[in-house]
Amino acid sequence: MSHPVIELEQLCFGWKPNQNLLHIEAFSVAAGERVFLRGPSGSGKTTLLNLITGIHTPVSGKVTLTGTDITGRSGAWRDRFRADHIGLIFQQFNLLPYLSVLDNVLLPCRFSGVRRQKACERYGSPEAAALALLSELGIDGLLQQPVTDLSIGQQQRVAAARALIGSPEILIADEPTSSLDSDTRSAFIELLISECDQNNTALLFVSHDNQLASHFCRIVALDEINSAGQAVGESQA
Ligand SMILES: Nc1ncnc2c1ncn2[C@@H]1O[C@H](COP(=O)(O)OP(=O)(O)OP(=O)(O)O)[C@@H](O)[C@H]1O
Repeated sequence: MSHPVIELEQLCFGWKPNQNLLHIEAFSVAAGERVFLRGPSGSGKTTLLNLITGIHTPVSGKVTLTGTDITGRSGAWRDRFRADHIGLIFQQFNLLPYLSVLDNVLLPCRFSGVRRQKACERYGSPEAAALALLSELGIDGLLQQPVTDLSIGQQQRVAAARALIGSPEILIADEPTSSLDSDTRSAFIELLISECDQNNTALLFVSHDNQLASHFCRIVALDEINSAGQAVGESQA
């Protein structure tokens, strides 16, 4: 079994005092593993991803990424760590509209020396890495286009290239296929998985769409690992 790149221990989080939304005793994702995380709307999937990436801090418990405990570190430290080790793809892609396709993809290499170095080691330069990724994703003809001129499917592939550049150990995708039709959706997931396999990147993928689950090594229902909801239910019963 590969070493874990995401480890949660006794993780508790709530938006209000004494009301836990999440209580996860233990959860881990191994290097290169592909995990599909599902759960009903409002169950806490995005909140959990934000705890894993250090955007939120837990009330208690521990988050360890690539062997480093990120709990208790400053916001600036967590921002730096995230930029170095995690690729993120959001539901709305979060591309910068005033930048070209190429400049959007290069952003992680501007923020992270680690990502820039890895891109250089593998491809010679960040620009060559961006070009190679965009070519594999089938959109290398659009390099200088403003992202606002792209279709939804093209924007999503730009977001994927941006998340993958500089080979982060962890890729987190939050409902990245919700604006796509079913053919484009499957093609996109296959591309994403192929890119992750080449780099041994762990993929934690959140979706409502159970049809996508067959692409993944492991399917996790949030309710199975989260005991906070059960505790609330028991106390209310
Ligand atoms: N910033 C916030 N302040 C207070 N409550 C919040 C905040 N963000 C989310 N919540 C609440 O936390 C709960 C979980 O929200 P979250 O977005 O994590 O769920 P989700 O499973 O990702 O939902 P969806 O599948 O609809 O995206 C919801 O009840 C939501 O209203």
